[in-house]
Amino acid sequence: MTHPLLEGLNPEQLAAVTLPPRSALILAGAGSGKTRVLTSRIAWLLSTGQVGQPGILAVTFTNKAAKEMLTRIGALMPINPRGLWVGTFHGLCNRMLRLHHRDAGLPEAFQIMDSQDQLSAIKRLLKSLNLDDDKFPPREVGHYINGNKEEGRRPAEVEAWDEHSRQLRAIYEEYDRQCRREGVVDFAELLLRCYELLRDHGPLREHYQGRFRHVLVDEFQDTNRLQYRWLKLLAGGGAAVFAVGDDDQSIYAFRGANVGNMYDFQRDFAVDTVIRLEQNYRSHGNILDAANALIGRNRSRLGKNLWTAEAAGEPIRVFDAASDFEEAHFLVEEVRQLERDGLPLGDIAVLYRSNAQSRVLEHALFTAGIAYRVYGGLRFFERQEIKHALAYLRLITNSDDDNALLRVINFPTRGIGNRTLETLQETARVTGTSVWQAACSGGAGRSAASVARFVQLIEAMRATAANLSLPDIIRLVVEQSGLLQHYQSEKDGQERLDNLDQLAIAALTFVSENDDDATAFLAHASLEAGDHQANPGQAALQLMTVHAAKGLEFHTVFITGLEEGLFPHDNSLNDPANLEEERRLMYVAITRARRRLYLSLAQSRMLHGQTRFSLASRFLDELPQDLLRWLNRGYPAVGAVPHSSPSQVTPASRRAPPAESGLRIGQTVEHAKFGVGVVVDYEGQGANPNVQVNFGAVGIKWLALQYAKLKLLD
Ligand SMILES: Nc1ncnc2c1ncn2[C@@H]1O[C@H](COP(=O)(O)OP(=O)(O)OP(=O)(O)O)[C@@H](O)[C@H]1O
Ligand SMILES: [Mg+2]
Repeated sequence: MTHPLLEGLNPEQLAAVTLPPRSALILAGAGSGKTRVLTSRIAWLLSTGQVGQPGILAVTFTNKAAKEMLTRIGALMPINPRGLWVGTFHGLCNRMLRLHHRDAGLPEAFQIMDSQDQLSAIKRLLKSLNLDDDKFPPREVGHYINGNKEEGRRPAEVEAWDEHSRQLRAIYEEYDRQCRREGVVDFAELLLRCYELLRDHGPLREHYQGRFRHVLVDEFQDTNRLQYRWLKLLAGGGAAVFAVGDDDQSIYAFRGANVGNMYDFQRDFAVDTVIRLEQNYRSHGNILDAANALIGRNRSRLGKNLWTAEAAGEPIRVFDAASDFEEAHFLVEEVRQLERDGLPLGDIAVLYRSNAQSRVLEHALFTAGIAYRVYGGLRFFERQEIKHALAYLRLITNSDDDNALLRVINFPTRGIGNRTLETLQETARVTGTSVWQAACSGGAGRSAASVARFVQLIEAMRATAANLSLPDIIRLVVEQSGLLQHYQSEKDGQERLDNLDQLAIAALTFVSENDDDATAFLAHASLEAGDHQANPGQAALQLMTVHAAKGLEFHTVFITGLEEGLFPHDNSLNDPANLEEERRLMYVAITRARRRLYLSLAQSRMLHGQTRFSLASRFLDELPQDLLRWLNRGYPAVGAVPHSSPSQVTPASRRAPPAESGLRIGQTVEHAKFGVGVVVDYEGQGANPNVQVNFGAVGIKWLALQYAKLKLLD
């Protein structure tokens, strides 16, 4: 009898899940069940007693994926979610560094800087070094620092060959010093520090090597050099590494991810088992055919086949809009229609290549009253009011955090001017202390009294906070810092106050699931991928970049902005390697869809303050044209009064409706809500056919025949 955990797996999946404990690579295309196999393997290893919960370490791509994995394992067997090491590289490194902060040379309450914090820390540093922003653009300095860290290089190991690169190296060195002084780490540092911790502390390394017998890694194609070296150290005691990945979905080369790790892995871990999964369980045939045809144009591939037992399904719908506003309008109309057809909003995703595209879409959705949630955009914890409140919380836990101090020392305004702040920073620099310590030692010129009051305020909050639970500390901070009063008096402050309430609720949830510990909560806030965006449980349309959609799946997917220069991105147009990465990105986007896929483009678009006019993306040409249905090429825009007769609107490729429905193209019908219209197209077979009806001024709609209850009028 098969074990219930193994039911429904195909033979290759089964082989992968039940492999003997040695390292293996599962190399397979999108939707072939890699993540499912990885999750099942954990459950299998645990339930057959091959390893206990402490012996497992699993790396996922996002916090959301980690949570889902724990839920899925939890559904299969009782687990202690805190006992299992399942998380992102950053999350796991954070966990290890908290446990061994002393060995890692970090203060107990070390704080994590997100990319915004890092950028302001760099700006501050450049200013204190009197360096010109033009010569050293802060963003580029950030890339330089992160790039080096991701290659495992400390300043001393960085090569410099001319004046400029020597200066950059010096900035990196100074930046490191500043971070150490303030007790903060950036994202790249989390990894590098954890790697060094294991590398330099033999007994600790041996402890973890002995403990983690099974290391499982999802989305292995996107690990960077340093992550790979970290894995190698951790698994160095003979752990079985189970890596699953898809070279066709490698989309982080620009951040140092390295498909070469797949080859190195096979060599370094003497991998003799490579399992390929070829059946796709996610998408209907047309979607998969489109994805396969597209990725087939890339040259550098390991190569694999993907097939599905599912039906061909619907054609891929393409909408060619005159402007980004029309594109957004189209989106709103379609989403409303899908909702009316009974599709939950949460099962629809809207994808875009770059974050800047979301503004127009969000505006249209907001105006239309459609609930939506943005992943990976401005995340909840990155909003101004939230960052302010957290900065106070940071100061209470670690007053040497200069970023936090400078953010709120004069917010709400306390009459502490720039001149004073500069003096304080200068004192701190000269004496090698934090700005907080400079502030405590007084002597800050004209605003000395205000600075002293600020110091007292923080001290007083710290004293009170010592006896409070985390959610209460947050309420205390919001009230006593003056943020509450400030936003109450601000015209548009209500939304910010609501968000601050949400912060207390987020803290409450955090405490119930984890520890009542401010430092842990702050780390969570820095690493969190914005799960608090909309009210949990509330159904919402999912908006995200294609990068953020990796590993996810939705019934319906809209890929927007299919224009040359946007997707594929400008900076890939003259570089074949980058163009291949863009194509992989498009492959990822297409393969998120289970049943229905929309592609849209806008001939003109406002981006970064400029109107740009673009040609259709080459990716549209690269898809098999017989799989596409152009919804409006040469036809009136959605919502406009149709000038054309139904036969003109009907694409040549239509099929005839089944006779039993009594419908035919050109048939006049009546719908309870939309009124009278003419059937212009038809698609789908079996139980759920759809008809397209032109309702004149109301627009052209696709309706599920089953639900539409159309009355035949002629
Ligand atoms: N043997 C199976 N029978 C039925 N459904 C399956 C089977 N294997 C996987 N699935 C389903 O197929 C879908 C895709 O699986 P999964 O997300 O694990 O694929 P993946 O290879 O990780 O995809 P991606 O490359 O996008 O990360 C999921 O809904 C999963 O539940
Ligand atoms: Mg997956």
